[in-house]
Amino acid sequence: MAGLATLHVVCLPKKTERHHTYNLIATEYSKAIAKPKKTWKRKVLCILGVFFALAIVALIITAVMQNKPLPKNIKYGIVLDAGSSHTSLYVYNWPAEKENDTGVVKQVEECKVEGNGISHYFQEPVKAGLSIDACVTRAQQVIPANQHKETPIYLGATAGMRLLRLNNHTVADEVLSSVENSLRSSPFDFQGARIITGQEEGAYGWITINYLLKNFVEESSVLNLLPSFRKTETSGALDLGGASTQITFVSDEDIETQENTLHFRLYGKSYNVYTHSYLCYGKDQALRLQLVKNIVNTRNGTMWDPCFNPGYRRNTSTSELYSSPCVSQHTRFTTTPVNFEIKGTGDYQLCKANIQSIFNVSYCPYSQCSFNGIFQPVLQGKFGAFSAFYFVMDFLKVAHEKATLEDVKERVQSHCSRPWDQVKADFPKIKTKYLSEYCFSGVYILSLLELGYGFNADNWKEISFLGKISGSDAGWTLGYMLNLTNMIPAELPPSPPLSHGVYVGLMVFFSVLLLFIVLICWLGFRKPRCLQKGII
Ligand SMILES: Nc1nc2c(ncn2[C@@H]2O[C@H](COP(=O)(O)OP(=O)(O)OP(=O)(O)O)[C@@H](O)[C@H]2O)c(=O)[nH]1
Ligand SMILES: [Ca+2]
Repeated sequence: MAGLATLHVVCLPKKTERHHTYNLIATEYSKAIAKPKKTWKRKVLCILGVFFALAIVALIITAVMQNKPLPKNIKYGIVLDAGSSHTSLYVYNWPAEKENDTGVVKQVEECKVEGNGISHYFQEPVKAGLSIDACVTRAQQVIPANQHKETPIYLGATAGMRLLRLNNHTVADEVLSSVENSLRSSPFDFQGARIITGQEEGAYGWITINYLLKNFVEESSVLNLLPSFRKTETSGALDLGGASTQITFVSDEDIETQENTLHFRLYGKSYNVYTHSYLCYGKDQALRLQLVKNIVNTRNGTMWDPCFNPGYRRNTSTSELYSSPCVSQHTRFTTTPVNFEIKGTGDYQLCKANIQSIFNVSYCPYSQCSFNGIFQPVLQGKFGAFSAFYFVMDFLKVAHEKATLEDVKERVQSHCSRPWDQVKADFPKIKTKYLSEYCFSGVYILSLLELGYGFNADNWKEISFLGKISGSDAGWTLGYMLNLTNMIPAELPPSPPLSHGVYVGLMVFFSVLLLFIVLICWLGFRKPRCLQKGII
């Protein structure tokens, strides 16, 4: 509007026009007589212009308002990860209308259950159920009360319960019943409490990270409409738990073993995935295996262990070490319980030698193996390493992309050699269990990745150590829920060709362009008349 007013002033004002008309010849005089009619026309034109501009502004506002996403109808889901070392409850939410899109489900809460994992309650199974109650109550506070009834709640138990089931099937069932009773008495929609297989654990971890990294569906771009341009690189998943570890990745090679093969069809694309879960190769069970190997270094009630910082000491016993089915009968040195004290020496090379002795790489019944006679195709693509892989690398400050394999080795070695008192003084807030095990864990992770899986200095850079991805923890739980709620479609759901943002952007752009053209035309129409009057 300001522009239009200025335009009117630049052209000759009415009074000046009239003053000039007295000096005109007859024909000019007759033109001057007709002037009021033309002024009226200009006014009409002006008003029409204003209306046109207003109409375009209204069009833009309507486009923005009409296509604004509808108010979100939020849905919730709960998964309890009953791991060997501890249980965590995760609350997820997502907008109902976007259920089948990728990357829309987010973690909104993690509640860590106090104490140990549920398998530790083998002597008092009832307490397993009680242990999770506080976190279930927490979930009730996070999720609006009117949605409790329709919110599914799942519990998946992993390697700790697999080991307990191996030791005593009945007791494992009792522990599961106990947590089931607890979940059934919650206001949520109980959907099951079960021990998931190692294969599922690997598969759901792989789904979780690729879903969160949005690797299943490409961001829409013109090129992606052409099938040959749709690049769908997924990331392999490396999960290091307390009692088992999983490796899962897409392989173009022939997977020689049925039990390691997964076929997925997700968002219109097929995936041939290799997975293996190594029971007893989680970091707590691997430490136990290392300690058993090291029993030969026990003298006068003291076991000198190279995988703990110098000056570290803790009491344990053979009965404690042998209590796991991971320690096979023939590796037990004594049947009579013996108490002894572990004393750290912090010797990286000796620790590495001890740890490497728990990987059998001399036997392989297939074309190629990782260790312990397990088939593994050649490593392929990028990898996301989470759980203890992340906790340990993050503590050692080598979780970032620039750290090379050599850097990591140096860092682990230097950490192992540090006196325990210094380590404790530097990190007074870290739990003693975690802090005391970083030396062992660092050496174990290097051995597992290098000697076990076959990573080397070249492909080390393909590994990213992941804690959270876009606010959600990397782990198997999200993939488990997505699968059980059918939130990952086999085929790509139909979607509008333009996103809301692009649509609004185009509307605004073309409306402004139209407004601009109208203005130019109007100016063009006015200009000669103004110039003509200026000459007179
Ligand atoms: N440093 C550190 N270690 C942790 C932390 N949380 C768990 N751990 C340890 O890391 C290892 C793996 O932990 P999780 O991934 O929770 O293992 P889990 O799920 O209980 O075990 P699985 O049943 O084998 O999967 C265990 O030895 C834990 O004691 C943490 O916040 N910091
Ligand atoms: Ca786990």
